[in-house]
Amino acid sequence: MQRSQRTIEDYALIGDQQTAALVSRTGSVDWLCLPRFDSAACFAALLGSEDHGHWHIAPRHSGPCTRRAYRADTLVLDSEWDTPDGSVRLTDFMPQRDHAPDLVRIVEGLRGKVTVRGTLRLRFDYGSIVPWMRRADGHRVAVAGPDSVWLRSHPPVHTWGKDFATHSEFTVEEGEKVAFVLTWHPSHKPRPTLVDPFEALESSVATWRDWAAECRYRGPHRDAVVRSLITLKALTYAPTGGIVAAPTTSLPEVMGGVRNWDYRYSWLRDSTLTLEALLTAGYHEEAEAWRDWLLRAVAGDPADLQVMYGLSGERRLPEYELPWLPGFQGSAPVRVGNGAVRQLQLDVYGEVVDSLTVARRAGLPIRPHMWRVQCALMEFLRTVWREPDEGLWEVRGGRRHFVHSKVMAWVAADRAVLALEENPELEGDLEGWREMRDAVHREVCERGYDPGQNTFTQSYGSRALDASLLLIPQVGFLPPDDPRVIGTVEAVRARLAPDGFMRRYDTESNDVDPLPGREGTFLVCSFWLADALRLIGRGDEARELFERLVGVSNDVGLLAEEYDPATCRQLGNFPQAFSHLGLVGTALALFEEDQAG
Ligand SMILES: OC[C@H]1O[C@H](O[C@H]2O[C@H](CO)[C@@H](O)[C@H](O)[C@H]2O)[C@H](O)[C@@H](O)[C@@H]1O
Repeated sequence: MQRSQRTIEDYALIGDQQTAALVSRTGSVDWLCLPRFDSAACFAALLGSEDHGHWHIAPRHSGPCTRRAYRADTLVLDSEWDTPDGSVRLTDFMPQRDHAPDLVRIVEGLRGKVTVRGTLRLRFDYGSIVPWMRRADGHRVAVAGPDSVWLRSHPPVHTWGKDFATHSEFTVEEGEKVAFVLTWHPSHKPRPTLVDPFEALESSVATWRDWAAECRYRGPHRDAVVRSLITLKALTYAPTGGIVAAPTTSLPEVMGGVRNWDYRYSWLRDSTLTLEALLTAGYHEEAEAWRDWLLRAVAGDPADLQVMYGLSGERRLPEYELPWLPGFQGSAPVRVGNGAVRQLQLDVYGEVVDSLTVARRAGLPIRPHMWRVQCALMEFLRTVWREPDEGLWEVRGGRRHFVHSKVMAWVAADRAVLALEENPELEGDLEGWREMRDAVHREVCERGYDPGQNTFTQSYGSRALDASLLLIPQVGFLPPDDPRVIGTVEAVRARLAPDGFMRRYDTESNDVDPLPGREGTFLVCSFWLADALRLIGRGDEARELFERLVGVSNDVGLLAEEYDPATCRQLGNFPQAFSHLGLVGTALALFEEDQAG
């Protein structure tokens, strides 16, 4: 397949909950950051060419695989090729990490005798550094600065170096297996401990299946729900509980455009919503780990609360460009870091206080300082909620009074009041928070609602609309049968989802977003539309939309951030937690309600 013809949905995800790789339909690992999600990539062909690093294994002269699938309820990927000489399977996975990250690729003959080729082109630091390769202890070792990567095979396969790449060619007959293991290691340390690839496969399959079996959802589309949950789990950085918004940077929101951002960080917004999705599906351990991550990350002066952090709670995520990478389908610039880290986004306070409330109600163990953190956040929010902010879409066109931000400030006050009412042992400024809650509500209804259009608006005084307004009934700001809610759902749907898929806002006639080019439809917003339709009593339409959205997933059930209905292509970072948590939340709300009668 020509690189220029690649699509985002050509990729499948594998990972070890500390980092992740993207494997193409042609058998090429085109993205891998080592040792963490947010480390520099040693395979960056995703955002450039093979010269930026990749690892290809496939039958000689073959193109895309004939079929591929995850082994049921796992993150182990099987790609199979039928060739004139026979059939072969390639199994890709990253074992649960012990000491060092491993990427395992097992080639298995299924029928006939097939010649398979491998090309390993390591390029450290996002495709810019060609390592030195040498042989040691029967393995190939690549070293450049702090990084070293070891390649070995079982049984040993002859490899040779050419054009700054390591090549191999071998045949497999029915029942024969050849395993390759790539292990990253700090270059100053002695040789890493080596895993047995076949044992690692068995244990990875068993571990994922045990985990998936804990999902309490048994309704329709269970496979899609479980795939989404596995994806959310794979995006969780196990050592700290931090959750990345996506494992990639700079997959474009518009093909060939500049809307390319780095998502390998933990957003409070995306993560709190992930926590709620995991809790709803019965996963308390992950939710607890993230809640504890949150309490560590936000420790300190609430005025310094950030909208996103590094995986261990790091605060500095400076944004810069990688000019040597041409970008996916020429979508430049490629960015690392994220400038939105310095923005004021008021919604985050509501999401955090709400998620702590949900966690408490779900029975997660209470931490002694949890309530103190909430009180501090509330005191700070009381001083800033009247300020304009950048909003949940992190717009770069200046601050305004976004209605969604104010609604979420109301959520923070509402949940804080509820906590005091429900838990007499807690201490807080009940009257003050009640006053704030009522003041925000009054102001939003006066300044954020346009009676002429019978809809809430994107920001105070604007006529523009925004998909985030669909959350108004979901968070309880107004009841679903309020005529203003019904008017808003209808107006937002008519204006921003003419083809059924939701845009976040109008990128063309709206100066809120100064970036050039339109973007695709935003998948989590389309799930919000389904939720809103369900809430206002249009369950059939909600179910129909849900089915369409599930149909947008690629062949292995993965969703990017956005979708272009005109070209039927996924867009943006991939796979994205936001989209998958939307799928889980909507499925559970839609179908569990059905089952309950
Ligand atoms: O559209 C401009 C902004 O796009 C990104 O933000 C989006 O992704 C975040 C992570 O999933 C999500 O929390 C946010 O709501 C989305 O708008 C990007 O990270 C920003 O830097 C950029 O300004």
